[in-house]
Amino acid sequence: MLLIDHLQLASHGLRLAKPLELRLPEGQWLGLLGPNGCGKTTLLKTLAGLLPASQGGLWFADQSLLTMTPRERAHQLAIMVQHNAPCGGLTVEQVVALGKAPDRVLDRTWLDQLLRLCGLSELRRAPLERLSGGQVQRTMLAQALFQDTPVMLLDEPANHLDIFHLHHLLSLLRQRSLTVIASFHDMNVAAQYCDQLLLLADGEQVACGAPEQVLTPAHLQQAYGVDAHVTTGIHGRPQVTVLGACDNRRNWI
Ligand SMILES: Nc1ncnc2c1ncn2[C@@H]1O[C@H](COP(=O)(O)OP(=O)(O)OP(=O)(O)O)[C@@H](O)[C@H]1O
Repeated sequence: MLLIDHLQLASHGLRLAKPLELRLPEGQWLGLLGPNGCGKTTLLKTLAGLLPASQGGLWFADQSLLTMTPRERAHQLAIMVQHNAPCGGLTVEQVVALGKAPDRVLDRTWLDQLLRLCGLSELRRAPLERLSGGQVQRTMLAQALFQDTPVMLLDEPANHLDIFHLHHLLSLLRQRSLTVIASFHDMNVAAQYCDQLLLLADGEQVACGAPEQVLTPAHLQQAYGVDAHVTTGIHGRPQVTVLGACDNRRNWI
């Protein structure tokens, strides 16, 4: 069980109206949804211990992740953040290998396997600076997977990916029985892959629970200021069609 225990954000002036409390059974996925700037990345970085929390904790299999040393935490939890830093000429395989915890031996077989699974074998000696957005995204995902942890935090894993790589990589992650918290902008992708969704807006939890409980027209209007039609897709998950942006529904319009 992964337990987010009365967690309150402390960075970037963000504060949740109510501290976050949530239980995610091992192997399940939680999708974070919400408009730009609502705090999805800040929450993920807080859960990863990269930003401070003002209160609360994160527990996995009865261990407190936020109070363990960074080295201990690196065995339990990996985070993939949006990549925007130059890599000083490092190649794809060197960047992926950086995911190895410092006290573990480099596993070349696992590295080769991951490069193949992420469609990066032919690019392994290419400098990261020469890759497309989607190729960089696959490299960063492979780096997080290389850490080989039971918990993964993914900031917009779907970014830049074409539909083949998107579904191939998300299915690959699902097959590995990982416990995942990931942010998404595409609600339909989130609904397809996640067991639970948390919808944030204006410092509030608009809704949290199973995708069909969260993705309702009323919640989407409140959070995003859009008119939406929700049906059940062929996979049995909610399917959202956004009809358009509403007037006057958000305070910045
Ligand atoms: N390094 C930073 N310094 C100061 N403020 C920041 C920083 N990073 C983010 N913020 C602010 O914190 C708020 C939440 O940002 P965050 O990146 O967590 O949102 P998000 O939900 O991930 O947004 P998006 O959907 O656009 O990626 C925003 O108002 C943003 O301006």
